[in-house]
Amino acid sequence: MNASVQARDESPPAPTLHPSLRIGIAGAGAIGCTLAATLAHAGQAVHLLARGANLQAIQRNGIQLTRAQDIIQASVAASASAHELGVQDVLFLCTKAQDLAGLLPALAPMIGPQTCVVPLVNGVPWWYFQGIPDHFSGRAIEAVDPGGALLSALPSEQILGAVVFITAERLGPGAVESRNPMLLVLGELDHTETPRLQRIAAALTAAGLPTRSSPRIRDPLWTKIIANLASNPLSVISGATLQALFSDPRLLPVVRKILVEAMALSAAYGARLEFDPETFIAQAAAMGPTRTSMLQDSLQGHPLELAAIGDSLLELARLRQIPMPITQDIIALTHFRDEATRAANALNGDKK
Ligand SMILES: NC(=O)C1=CN([C@@H]2O[C@H](COP(=O)(O)OP(=O)(O)OC[C@H]3O[C@@H](n4cnc5c(N)ncnc54)[C@H](OP(=O)(O)O)[C@@H]3O)[C@@H](O)[C@H]2O)C=CC1
Ligand SMILES: CC(C)(CO)C(=O)C(=O)O
Repeated sequence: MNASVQARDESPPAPTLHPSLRIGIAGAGAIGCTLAATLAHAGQAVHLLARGANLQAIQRNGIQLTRAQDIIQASVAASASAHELGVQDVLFLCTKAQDLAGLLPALAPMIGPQTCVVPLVNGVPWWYFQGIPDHFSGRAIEAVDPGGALLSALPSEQILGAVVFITAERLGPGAVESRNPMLLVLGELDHTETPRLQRIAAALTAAGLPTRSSPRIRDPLWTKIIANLASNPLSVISGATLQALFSDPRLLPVVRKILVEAMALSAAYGARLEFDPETFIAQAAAMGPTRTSMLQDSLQGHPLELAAIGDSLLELARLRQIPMPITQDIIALTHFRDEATRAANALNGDKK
């Protein structure tokens, strides 16, 4: 379906991309809707798996995406039925990490033998030890994939690694906001350059979603993991925005200590980081009063991605015997804060 554009959208439509590429998106939250609206606005057919009131709003009015420069309204084919949406060439997984195990089996009708599955999910991915020679090759990461259920659900050759440099927030059913510049980095799990990688990166870039291919996807992945680890859990404990986390004299020293520990961990896993902590801190502070996705979840009483952006890193640290004392304390405090928030919410719910 084509995108319709509201009066406030003054940007020229992006060039139409590979019309033959069937793109599916599973999960119609902040990232899923931002992606769907951006691609649909460029004329790309998008097949979106959504549910509940959100699905009804999207079917009725499409998706409203507020960007820095304009607001676009895009129609997309949306359904709660993976059968109805059918087999896709590329399927983006856009849920929280802890929802993947519940979601993946239900997506079987959208995944054929040639479908390329691209998880747009923060944290240590369940596929981390697949595709490369490593002491821990083939191993499941218990924190994000208990019992290796995700590893068994999908051949790792069908997965394309991804790192999401996008900020997005849900405004309501069918409405999202994404004001910062977007970047997606994609890469094969075995670090090879493949035609499918080039084709998908080119297609997304043509649709106004700048996408790079990486010959070593774990390098940008570590950059993002370090950014998340330094900001997300502490944002929940403190309630701070990115600007405050990376500039307030009471928070920034803690952030710096987490950065040092996380960089040591990434080095133990052979990451070649293009990561200068001071530049990173300045850039993060410049992102302004943006709430991390984990703080958004906490404020809304939703489960936190602490397994993917906390426990999994402590698991990797244990495997290579890397000490992370400050990180361990911050993760423990965040778990405590999360449990306390949930208990208070439950009590308030009971009182109403
Ligand atoms: N938001 C951001 O700024 C950024 C987010 N990320 C990462 O991207 C990933 C997605 O985050 P985000 O978009 O913010 O998350 P959201 O919570 O906004 O969206 C997740 C969506 O998945 C849906 N969902 C979950 N399980 C199912 C299911 N079984 N069937 C159908 N739909 C399902 C949810 O539905 P429902 O609404 O009904 O619960 C929700 O719409 C996360 O890993 C996050 O950390 C990365 C960079 C930035
Ligand atoms: C914006 C950023 C980088 C903060 O860590 C993020 O990925 C998130 O909010 O989850």
